[in-house]
Amino acid sequence: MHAPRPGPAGGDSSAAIALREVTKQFATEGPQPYTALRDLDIEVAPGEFCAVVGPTGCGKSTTLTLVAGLEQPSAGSVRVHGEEVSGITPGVGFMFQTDAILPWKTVLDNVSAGPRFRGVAKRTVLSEARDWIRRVGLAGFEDRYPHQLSGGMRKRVALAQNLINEPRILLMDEPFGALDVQTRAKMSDELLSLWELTRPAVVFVTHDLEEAIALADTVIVLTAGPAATVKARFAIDLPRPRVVQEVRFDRQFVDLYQQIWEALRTEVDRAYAQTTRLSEEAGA
Ligand SMILES: Nc1ncnc2c1ncn2[C@@H]1O[C@H](COP(=O)(O)OP(=O)(O)OP(=O)(O)O)[C@@H](O)[C@H]1O
Repeated sequence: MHAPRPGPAGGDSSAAIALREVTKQFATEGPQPYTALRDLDIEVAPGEFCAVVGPTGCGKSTTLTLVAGLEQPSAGSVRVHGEEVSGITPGVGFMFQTDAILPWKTVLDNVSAGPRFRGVAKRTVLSEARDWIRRVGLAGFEDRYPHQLSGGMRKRVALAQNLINEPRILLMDEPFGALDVQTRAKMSDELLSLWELTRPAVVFVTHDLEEAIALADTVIVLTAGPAATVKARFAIDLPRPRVVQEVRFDRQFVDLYQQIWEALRTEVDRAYAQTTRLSEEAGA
C-alpha cells in the first residue's frame, strides 16, 4: 500500500527546492487578477526526482518558472538550497518541450556554450563537451547541426547542454512530449542513467502518469485551476535502476498507477467541466 504522503516533509531547510504557501496571480484584462496557484507547498530533497502531474492549465509550468526565478510569487516563498529566489536562479538547468538548442551552432558548440559563456578555458570546455556528447550517445555527431539530427538526438544535445553545467537542479517541462512513443521511452531510460551520474534534484512536469511513475521518487498531483494547489504526494518506492518499458508491468507499478490516477482523475474531470462551461458561456 502506498498511501499519499501529506504535504512536504516538514520544513527542512536543507531541501533543494522549497515552495511555501506560494500564490501566483497574473494580471488580466479585467479588474481581477487570475490566481493560477494558491498556497502551494512543495519540497524536493537534494538528488530527489520529483514528477508533477495535474490537469491541463493547472499551473505546472508556472511552478517551474517560479523555481527558475523567471517569475516571482505573488505571496509565499520560493527557496532553492535555502536561498530565497530573486531573479534567475543560478545552478538550475531548464529543459522545455520545444528545442532550446541553437540551430546555427554545431553539436559541439551547442554543448560547449554554457561553460564557454561562464569563461571556462576553451580546451577544457571542448574536452568536457566531447565527454558529455559521448555519454548521451552522440559520439561522431560533434560537427552536425541541429537540422541534421532527429528529434531524439536533439533532445540528447539539450540534455548534454544542461548536464555539462552540472546543475544542482534540473527543471524539465514535458521535455520528451514531442517525441514518438519508442524514442520517448529510450530517452527516459537515458535520462535516468545520466541523472545517476550527477544526481541533480529534478522537477519533471508531464501529462503522462506512466512516465511520471516510471521516472520519479515522488509524484505530486496538483488540483485543477484556478488556485491550484497540491492534492496529494506519492512516494514511488520502485527499486532502481529501472527500465522504463519494463517497470510498467510490475505489480507495484500498476497499484501505484491506480492510486495516483484515482487522485488525478477527479481533477482532470473538474478541469474539463470548467473548460467546457467557459467555452459554452463564450459561445452563448
Ligand atoms: N504570463 C501569464 N499571464 C497570464 N496568465 C498566465 C500566464 N502564464 C500562465 N498563465 C495562466 O496560468 C494558468 C497556469 O498555466 P501553466 O502554463 O502554468 O499551466 P500548465 O499546468 O503548465 O498547463 P499545460 O498542462 O496545458 O501545459 C493557466 O490558466 C494560464 O493561462
